[in-house]
Amino acid sequence: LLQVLRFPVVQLHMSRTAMRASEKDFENARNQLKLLMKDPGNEVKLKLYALYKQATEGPCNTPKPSMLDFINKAKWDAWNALGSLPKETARQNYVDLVSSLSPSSESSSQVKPAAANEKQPGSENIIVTSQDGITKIMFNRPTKKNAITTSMYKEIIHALKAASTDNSAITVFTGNGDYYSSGNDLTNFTDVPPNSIEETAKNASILLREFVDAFIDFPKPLVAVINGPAVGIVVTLLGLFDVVYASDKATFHTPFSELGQSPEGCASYTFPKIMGPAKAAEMLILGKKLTAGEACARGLVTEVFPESTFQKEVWTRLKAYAKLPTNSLRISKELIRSNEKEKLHAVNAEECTVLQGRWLSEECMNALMNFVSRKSKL
Ligand SMILES: CCCC/C=C/CC(=O)SCCNC(=O)CCNC(=O)[C@H](O)C(C)(C)COP(=O)(O)OP(=O)(O)OC[C@H]1O[C@@H](n2cnc3c(N)ncnc32)[C@H](O)[C@@H]1OP(=O)(O)O
Repeated sequence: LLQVLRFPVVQLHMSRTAMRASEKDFENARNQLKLLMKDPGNEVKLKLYALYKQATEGPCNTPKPSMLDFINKAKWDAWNALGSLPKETARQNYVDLVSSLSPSSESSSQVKPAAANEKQPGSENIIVTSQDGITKIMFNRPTKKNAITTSMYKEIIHALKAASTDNSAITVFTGNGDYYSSGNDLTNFTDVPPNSIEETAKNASILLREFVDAFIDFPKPLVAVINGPAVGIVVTLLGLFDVVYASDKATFHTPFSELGQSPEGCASYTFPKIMGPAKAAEMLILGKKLTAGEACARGLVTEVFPESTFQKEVWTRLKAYAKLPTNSLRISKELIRSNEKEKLHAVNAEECTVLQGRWLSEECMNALMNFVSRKSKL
């Protein structure tokens, strides 16, 4: 979607035979568009696309793309919405729309270059280090707010398996940059070929189940150092952590309904236990975003620290805790958690099955499409 909606609309090839009286205006409008400095937003870009198609080809005449073909579906919807609008009217509307976007002060300016690709070649999205008795697993994709890709889920499963038998006493999750993590990378589901949708949902469900199982079964104290906002799965998983330290700039958000999805990470079971059903429903059903203080008051967070001293205080403490006898730490955790394990695995399996269905739903597909088109840039 980002590429197709990229601006200026050089991809919109014009059928010259379709132009008549206002050919010059139409041509000028196209050129004017290329000189715009400001992104008019996706809504306008789709309108321009639709008017262009209508003006040059007439009413929408192509088959409706599949729900998961986000780019073409958005474009088709926009064009189809113009119904039987005459070509001349569409051409005039196109010219008017471009003119409304182009204050004269902008017309001679340079075209703004497209945003640079921020992906750093060879960079690691999960960084695992082991020092002072602590294995640290850090989300390291700060330009994407540490959103978790399919390969990151696999890397984390692998890192947890390795940490469960290494020499460290405790294992800590944290994020690099301003976010702890924005949760599942929503583009994991957006470039799926239409004939692989069901298989992709099934594979994602299997991966999610294995991922959450790795947390349920993790034998050592698991600590979250929440350096900033946390969204989605990284929040639900906190019910499986033993200790959660948060900066006072952290927030906790599970916008599942907004996304047409449902809770995972065993939160449908752990959250009502931790904070009571009414407070859990407010987060998991209604998507209320909590401050660190609120999350602490609800028992999801162990302690909140001022941002200015957060890293220093937390790591000093953790280094001291990591010197405690490792077997004792492990056995105490086992005592606290073992009675729940079977139940947690069952809850995980059920949540993954339900989510697999949600990912195939129109509500979810529309939400993903909205996210991708909202984030589209010139
Ligand atoms: C297979 C297992 C599946 C398990 C399922 C889990 C469910 C969940 O985790 S649900 C939660 C999903 N996450 C979200 O809904 C968050 C979506 N992101 C946002 O709402 C916003 O990006 C933000 C509030 C986190 C940050 O907003 P802000 O305005 O400060 O920054 P942006 O310009 O939006 O973001 C910078 C950059 O990062 C990209 N990005 C951020 N979050 C995600 C994400 N979750 N997935 C993919 N990409 C994300 C964003 O698109 C920007 O990229 P560009 O600079 O290239 O536009």
